[in-house]
This record gives sequence, structure tokens and C-alpha cells, in this order.
Amino acid sequence: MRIPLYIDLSGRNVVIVGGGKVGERRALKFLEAGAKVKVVANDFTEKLKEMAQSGKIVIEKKDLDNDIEVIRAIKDADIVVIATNSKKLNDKVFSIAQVLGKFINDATDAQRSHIHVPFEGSVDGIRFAVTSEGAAGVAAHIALYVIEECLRRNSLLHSINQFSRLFKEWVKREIKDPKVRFQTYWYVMLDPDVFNLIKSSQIDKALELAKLKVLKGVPEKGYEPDKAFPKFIQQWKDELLGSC
Ligand SMILES: C[C@@]1(CC(=O)O)C2=NC(=C\c3[nH]c(c(CCC(=O)O)c3CC(=O)O)Cc3[nH]c(c(CC(=O)O)c3CCC(=O)O)/C=C3\N/C(=C\2)[C@@H](CCC(=O)O)[C@]3(C)CC(=O)O)/[C@H]1CCC(=O)O
Ligand SMILES: NC(=O)c1ccc[n+]([C@@H]2O[C@H](COP(=O)([O-])OP(=O)(O)OC[C@H]3O[C@@H](n4cnc5c(N)ncnc54)[C@H](O)[C@@H]3O)[C@@H](O)[C@H]2O)c1
Repeated sequence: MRIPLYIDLSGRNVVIVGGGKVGERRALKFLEAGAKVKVVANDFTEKLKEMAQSGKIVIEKKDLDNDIEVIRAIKDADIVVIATNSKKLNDKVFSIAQVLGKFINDATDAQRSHIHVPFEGSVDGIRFAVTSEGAAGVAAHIALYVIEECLRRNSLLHSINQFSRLFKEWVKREIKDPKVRFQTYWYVMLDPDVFNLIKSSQIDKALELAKLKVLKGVPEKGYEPDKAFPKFIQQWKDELLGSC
């Protein structure tokens, strides 16, 4: 079972074996996460060559035809990406990387890949990633579109998002006890007066009222996410899903 994570790869070494279209996409993706990217192949796309020329990545032109070359290429990697069009070479890189204990993203064999690169999107800074783990990429791609459009059209979520960000900043500054903080978030969301202000996009007023309520005291129990979230959904399901 693979689990979803968002990872900052600053300063980590990612070695991509294969300099074609897929290798290029992986280079761009891992660069976004701050990784030091090296692409090893016997041929590269124009874009990869440009990226190397401008110092964003390193490219190493090599015919990887024996184990020693592969070991040399990947020994310093934290993550190895397999993306050549030679099944024999992909299998070789996989077994060596596996023995060396590397994390492997195998773009050519979803089943054995440790890491999957999902379809990804974001609306208003809420990020999401969708994958079928290689089983039905077409369906995952369509699912991403549905999620993205549904969230984009949802003005209620937009307001909740605006409110939550500002409110959380304030709570983290003002309330020292994390246990109380956890209760606080759902305590105000379940308050009908605060929520009606959020619903009508009066974010400043909602914040003012929420702060007042919190300063008067937050219950120590009863607003844990596993209780509060279903209650919230039950109440606002139609408004939330109406735009989907
Ligand atoms: C999101 C995206 C990210 C990215 O690759 O950057 C991505 N695939 C994209 C495109 C794409 N994929 C394929 C084509 C060719 C034609 C077509 O089918 O359209 C194209 C189009 C193109 O290349 O242009 C076919 C294909 N895909 C995989 C295999 C190998 C296998 O099946 O084992 C084969 C060969 C199948 C065969 O041999 O028949 C496997 C994977 N593809 C994944 C992700 C992961 C799980 C996704 C999931 O299932 O949810 C996984 C497991 C790889 C991983 O996790 O590393 C990217 C969106 C690009 C964008 O939109 O910008
Ligand atoms: N995961 C995905 O989303 C996805 C999408 C499309 C294709 N694929 C698969 O990924 C693989 C790569 O696809 P592509 O379109 O980038 O292919 P490509 O033909 O554009 O690139 C292949 C790369 O492998 C290199 N290579 C091959 N043999 C080599 C060797 N002996 N030594 C060094 N380098 C070598 C080539 O130089 C080239 O850079 C294919 O197996 C394809 O089926 C995966």
C-alpha cells in the first residue's frame, strides 16, 4: 500500500535514467520540489539540454550497458527514476537500485514502482493529487478534472478557505495550548453566526466574531474532527456539493 505525501526534496539527489519525454517531465517535477536533478541517458530532449546549459540540472551522456555504469550513475541518489525505452535496461536499473536501498519511481512499471507520480491540481492553494496507481490513468485524469472544476465553482469553499487561513494564523499566535487550539477550529465552524457570515463572504466580520467567541472560552471536548466534521457536513452538504 502506498500512501500520499507531499515532500520537500531540497538538497536531495534525484537521478533520472532516461532523457526522453518522460525523463523530462520527471526532471521538471522534481526540480519544483527543490531536488538536485541529474539525468543519465545516451540522448536527451532539447528542453533537458537547455536546462543543463542554464545550470538547473546536470546531464550525463552515457550508454548504460553494464552494471558498473549503472551503479556509478545512481549511487548517490535518494530517489532513482526509471524512464528509458529499453526494458532490459529498466530491469537492470531496478534491481541495482533495489539492492542499494533506493526509493524508486519506475515510470515504465507501475506495479513495482515505490513512488507514484499522480495527476495533480490546486484551487485557491488547496492542493490535490489523484492516481489510479497505474491501473486506469484515463479515469484518474478525468477525476482530476471533475474535482478541480467542482472546487473552482464552489464559492462557499473559497470563503471557508479565506476564513480558515486567517483564523488559524490568529489562533496559533493567541492560544498556547495545542489541545485547546484543535477544539477551536471546529468550535467556530459549527457556530451558526460565524458560519453565516462566512457563507455571505463577510470574512472580516466572521473573524471578528470568531475571535470574540474564542476569547470567551472554548470547550475542552466535543469539537474533535471525528465528531465535528460529520456534523458540519450533515448541515452544509447541499451547499457544499451544489456546485458539483
Ligand atoms: C500524471 C502523469 C504524470 C507524469 O507522468 O508526469 C502520469 N502519466 C502521465 C501521462 C501519460 N501516461 C501514459 C501516457 C501515454 C499514453 C496514454 O496512455 O495516454 C501518457 C501521456 C504522455 O506521456 O504524454 C501511459 C503510461 N502511464 C504509466 C505507464 C506504465 C505502466 O502502466 O506501468 C504507461 C504506459 C502504458 C502502456 O505501456 O500501455 C504509468 C504511470 N503514469 C502515471 C502518471 C502514474 C500513475 C497514473 C495513474 O494511473 O493515475 C504512473 C504509474 C507513473 C508513475 O507513478 O511514475 C502524466 C500526466 C501528464 C500531464 O498531464 O501533464
Ligand atoms: N509513466 C508515464 O507516464 C509514461 C508515459 C509514457 C511512456 N512511459 C514509458 O516510459 C518509457 C520512456 O518513455 P519516453 O517517451 O520518455 O521514451 P523516449 O524514447 O523519448 O526516451 C527514452 C530515453 O531512454 C534512453 N536510453 C535508452 N537506452 C539507453 C541506454 N542503453 N543507455 C542510456 N540511455 C538509454 C534514451 O537515450 C532516451 O533518452 C517508455 O518505456 C514508455 O513506455 C511512461
